[in-house]
Amino acid sequence: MEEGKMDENEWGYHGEGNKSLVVAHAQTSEEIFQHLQNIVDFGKNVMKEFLGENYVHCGEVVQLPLEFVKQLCLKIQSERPESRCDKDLDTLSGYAMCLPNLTRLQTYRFAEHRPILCVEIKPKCGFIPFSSDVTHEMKHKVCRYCMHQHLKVATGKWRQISRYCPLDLYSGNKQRMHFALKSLLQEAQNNLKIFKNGELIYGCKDARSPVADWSELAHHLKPFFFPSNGLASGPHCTRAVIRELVHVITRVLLSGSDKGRAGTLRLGLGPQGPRVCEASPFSRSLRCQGKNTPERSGLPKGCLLYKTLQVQMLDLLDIEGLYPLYSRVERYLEEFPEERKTLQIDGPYDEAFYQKLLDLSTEDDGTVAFALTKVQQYRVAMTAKDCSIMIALSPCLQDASSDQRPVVPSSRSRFAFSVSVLDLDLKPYESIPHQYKLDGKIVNYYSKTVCAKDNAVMSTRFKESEDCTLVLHKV
Ligand SMILES: O=P(O)(O)O[C@@H]1[C@@H](OP(=O)(O)O)[C@H](OP(=O)(O)O)[C@H](O)[C@H](OP(=O)(O)O)[C@H]1OP(=O)(O)O
Ligand SMILES: Nc1ncnc2c1ncn2[C@@H]1O[C@H](COP(=O)(O)OP(=O)(O)OP(=O)(O)O)[C@@H](O)[C@H]1O
Repeated sequence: MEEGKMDENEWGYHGEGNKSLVVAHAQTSEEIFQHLQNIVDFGKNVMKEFLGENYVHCGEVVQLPLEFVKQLCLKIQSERPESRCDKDLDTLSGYAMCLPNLTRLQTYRFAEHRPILCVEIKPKCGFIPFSSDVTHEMKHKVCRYCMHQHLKVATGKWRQISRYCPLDLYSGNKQRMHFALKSLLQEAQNNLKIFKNGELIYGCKDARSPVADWSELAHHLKPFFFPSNGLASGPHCTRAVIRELVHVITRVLLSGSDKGRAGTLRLGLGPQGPRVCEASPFSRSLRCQGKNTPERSGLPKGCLLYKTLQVQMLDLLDIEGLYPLYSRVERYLEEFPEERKTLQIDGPYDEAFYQKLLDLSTEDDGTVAFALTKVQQYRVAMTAKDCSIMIALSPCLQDASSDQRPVVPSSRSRFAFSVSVLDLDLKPYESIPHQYKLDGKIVNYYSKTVCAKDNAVMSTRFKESEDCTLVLHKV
């Protein structure tokens, strides 16, 4: 063990069993500062470049009085979800990240006094792997999110399978996007949250959370979408309000407000792989009706979804093709551990790091350099597959024409809006073996249970569901 770690003050009790007592080494304040600074640098030098200046808010590292941090942690402890409470908060280093409150409008420098609605979406991976290294045929047909749903329900993470499919949201096809957003509203899981004036009014903590209540949500949203009319409450009103919300969010997601060229996407990866996921209820329904699959993605190039998808596609080889390259880097590091720094595994995430990410070649020349580039691209892609989009909406007056801010209309009102990305810390190098194992688990579980069951049902009778329209012809 490194001598630098032999300071008892940096060690703490971790747990114990019958025979062993476990102590763990805590990170030093300096290491924590560096870790946080790396997150800021990654946002600035990589994600801003890929996604655009307007969408990315990197924040800054700040130092706080230890007593303040301690008291704050105590104060908020009871509000934390039970499933997260095993994670200790860092109350010792005094370092934290300071970010703007992204539930507020980001296009306005002054405090906003108007009511604000914010919809947070964690869209997850929007494409089906196109890599020839994929060995499981199922991965070419069904997207990872839809497959993973079944494992999540089986392990009790969530109560029921969501009808949301990321490929529908990323399709650029309005009908499919509406379906995806409605599905998210029906089964939010950790993919959708709604805030009103910064306070969470809709979302799901865990599998035990109460079932979503659309009429309560509509009650909150009605003043935003129908400000001056006395739309009666009831199911009709609920449907009208939800429809307005879904339409406005779709419009915002398709808008490309990032006009300033600072922060230009330099990837230009063309659409690859299947455009629909066979498990999506939307495409199943189309298939049942004998209709063709919808047109290929119509996402405008300036919009955040398009840019996010491009960054996700930096995962060119899929985890199956990437894992052997990771092992190559690992073997090299075992032999030359001091090289970890030169290879920039833990940063710095600077301009040089960014430039290397632009090499999209998949020709393996057997070098560590090639393997490293693919590993770093994979980490960036995984980050984009797990980030969230915050859409802030604030009603604005009909005649606010002098206002430079982007505005989205709904049937009975107009909103100033801003779009931001959240959770952009680079996924750790160490998570790659976990990703590899998890991938196998997800596909095997889906193939063995769901797919086998589906085939059995389909072979004995036509499967009829509410998504499926059977058109019977006269004979
Ligand atoms: O692997 P996934 O797709 O389940 O994603 C994890 C997320 O689960 P989800 O599928 O969104 O419910 C997971 O979300 P939750 O903590 O379950 O809400 C995390 O975002 C996790 O990231 P990290 O390991 O904390 O950096 C995510 O892990 P990464 O794979 O992105 O590292
Ligand atoms: N700057 C912000 N403004 C408003 N809300 C925020 C901000 N940062 C985080 N949040 C809220 O806190 C939640 C958790 O934040 P974040 O996703 O960054 O944490 P994480 O630990 O990285 O999560 P994950 O489990 O997805 O990896 C977000 O989903 C969002 O609702």
